[in-house]
Amino acid sequence: MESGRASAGAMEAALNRLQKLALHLGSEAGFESSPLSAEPTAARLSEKHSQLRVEKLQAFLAGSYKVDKERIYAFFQNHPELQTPVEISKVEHRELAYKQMKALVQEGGLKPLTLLMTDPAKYYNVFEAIGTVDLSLSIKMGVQYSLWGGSVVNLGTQKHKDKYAVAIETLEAPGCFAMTELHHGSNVQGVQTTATYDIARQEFVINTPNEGATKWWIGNAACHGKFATVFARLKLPSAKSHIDEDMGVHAFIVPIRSLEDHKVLPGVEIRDCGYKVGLNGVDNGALRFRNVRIPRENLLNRFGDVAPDGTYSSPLPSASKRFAATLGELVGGRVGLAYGSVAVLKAASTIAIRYSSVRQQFGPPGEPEIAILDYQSQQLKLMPMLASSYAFYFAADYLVKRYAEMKMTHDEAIVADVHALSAGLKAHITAYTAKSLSVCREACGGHGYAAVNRFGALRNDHDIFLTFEGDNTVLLQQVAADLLKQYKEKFSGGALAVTWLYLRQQMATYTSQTNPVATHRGSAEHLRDPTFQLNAFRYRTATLLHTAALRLRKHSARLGSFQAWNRCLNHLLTLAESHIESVILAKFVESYKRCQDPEARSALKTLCDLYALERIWKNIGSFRNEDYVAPSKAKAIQRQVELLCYEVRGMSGQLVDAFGIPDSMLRAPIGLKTGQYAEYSSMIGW
Ligand SMILES: Cc1cc2nc3c(=O)[nH]c(=O)nc-3n(C[C@H](O)[C@H](O)[C@H](O)COP(=O)(O)OP(=O)(O)OC[C@H]3O[C@@H](n4cnc5c(N)ncnc54)[C@H](O)[C@@H]3O)c2cc1C
Repeated sequence: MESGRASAGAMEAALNRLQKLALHLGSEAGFESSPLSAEPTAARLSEKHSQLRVEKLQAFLAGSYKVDKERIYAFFQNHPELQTPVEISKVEHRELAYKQMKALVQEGGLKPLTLLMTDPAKYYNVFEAIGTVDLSLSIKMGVQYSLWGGSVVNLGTQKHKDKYAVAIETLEAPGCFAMTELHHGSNVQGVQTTATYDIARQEFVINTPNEGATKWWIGNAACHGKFATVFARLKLPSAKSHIDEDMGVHAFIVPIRSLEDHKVLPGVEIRDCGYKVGLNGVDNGALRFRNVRIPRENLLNRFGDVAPDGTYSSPLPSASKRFAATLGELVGGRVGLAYGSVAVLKAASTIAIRYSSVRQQFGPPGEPEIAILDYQSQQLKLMPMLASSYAFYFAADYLVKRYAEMKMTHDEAIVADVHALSAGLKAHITAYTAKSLSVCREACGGHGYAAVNRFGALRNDHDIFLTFEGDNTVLLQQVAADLLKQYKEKFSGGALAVTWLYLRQQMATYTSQTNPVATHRGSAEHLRDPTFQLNAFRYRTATLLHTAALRLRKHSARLGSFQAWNRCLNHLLTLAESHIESVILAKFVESYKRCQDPEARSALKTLCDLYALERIWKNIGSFRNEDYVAPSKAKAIQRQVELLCYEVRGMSGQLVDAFGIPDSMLRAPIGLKTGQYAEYSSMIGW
């Protein structure tokens, strides 16, 4: 009894405190009672963005690359024979992709390799436009220019540029990037192909020592490639032993087909990797080498060289540093995939949103049917996706600019930043886009399933973005490892990479952030304040980082570092995602603040609020577990997400128009600006 009375008293006191807190919060937000009672009316919301002008927003998004993209669109509009049809065989698709690439370069005057070397931001924008034509085309071109071309210019030295750059640009020298093997994909250091130096003839001898060392999935290999950058273990004769010394993985230029008659060269065997789930315009092949001799000059020798007498030299002190530098130079492909994935997301959300605002099903009794986009469920599927498209676009744009800066300066801190940022953004964006493609298909009902409406092809073609240029799960671990390294080494006052700076401040204050007033505040003003949003994202990351470090230390003592890492893997992946979301939000906030046009800025701010609050809502469990958000605040966040979806729905037409994808490129009849049903019917001959 006694204890019952005591707990009743405690309950009453707690209720009193809560009442006081509610009054405080209400008056702070200017409300009489609950924060939710200030719900804006439908009329107020639709009025709010009525002045939004598509061209202003589009100009802000496209920046200085609008003209470059429009040139690509115009080229394909003028060449309808080069558009990829809906139904096409593997053989025809491969030939068409090659023809499209040749036409762009030889007729359209595009110079992708020059752009990659001199103006990477423009290169990625041009490739975004090319991806809207056909993802097979952009990947085929990515293999030729980012991978084959990029490996030659970034891992080679001037003599390689002089010899190959022009031929790569003009497609006289189509080539491959042969890193992956049958037995080794993510673990590049495990590749088995060998390049043994023969001092007498000053040549490297390339061999596939076993079946598992077969180069696999190599783009451009099955049909069109004449050269390959082959990643192989460099073997040098040893003075001390009769066994060659293994100097680790290096890159070599290996001719695979004759320049004259395109026949496969002696010692090289090529097979077709066959029909794939998507991207069938790209000719992926498998390669084996039997005593293929190449001149000493064919070693791409920027980070390690072999003198005629077999002496090894390198500007870098260790094999691990050389390996890191080599892979570091290859991040360009990853940057391109992050950027290209945003483009796919923009196209898919454009189709789904346009169709959803035209499609009508059901309505109030006796009244006209309503657009499916007016259903709250449809808004909750598509509006956060639209907000994410914008969020990712600004983050990927930042990444591209950082990458360009890295290429200009070769600054070590920027190199490290771009490496982790590209890994994180590539993994996060491609995973989100892959899921969204299925959501879009479903949101468009049965008509979303018609191949002509493109979700199927986009989904199949994009799916592998999760795996190539680094498997997403592996990449996120690199982000987590980098965060932990910075946590360990530099929190005591050393310099942090600029993208990481927020963490030091957050780590210092994160334990003091759960004060009872802040955790209960639920007014729209507070929830839509970027300071609250950024603090919440960063608090989560800082907490995850701190606890990951503690757990790793605890488990390492008993299990060793490899097993301890595995024990904490899920935690580490969540940490990496959380950090990347913090970076994305910060870039979104910076971007809308930069926008000069007031209506466009206000629309972007609304999208950013939706992006932030929806992500907090999706992770509400972790905020509740830490008592960062009280139950009443969690409810207010959920309600705010619904309201923001409603608000964004009102301007969603303008928001997708601002992506500036012409109907002739989007092609899906249900995603056209006007006349969707008529165009759709005409596709089946009516
Ligand atoms: C269409 C296509 C085109 C390609 N083009 C090229 C090309 O032109 N040149 C080229 O060299 N390669 C190319 N690749 C190969 C591609 O880069 C590899 O597929 C990729 O690196 C992943 O390697 P993997 O397939 O061996 O997967 P694996 O490394 O075997 O991964 C399989 C699974 O294991 C998991 N896993 C692996 N390691 C870990 C770990 N440490 N922790 C947790 N989970 C882990 C992964 O998350 C994944 O789910 C291409 C592949 C495809 C399908």
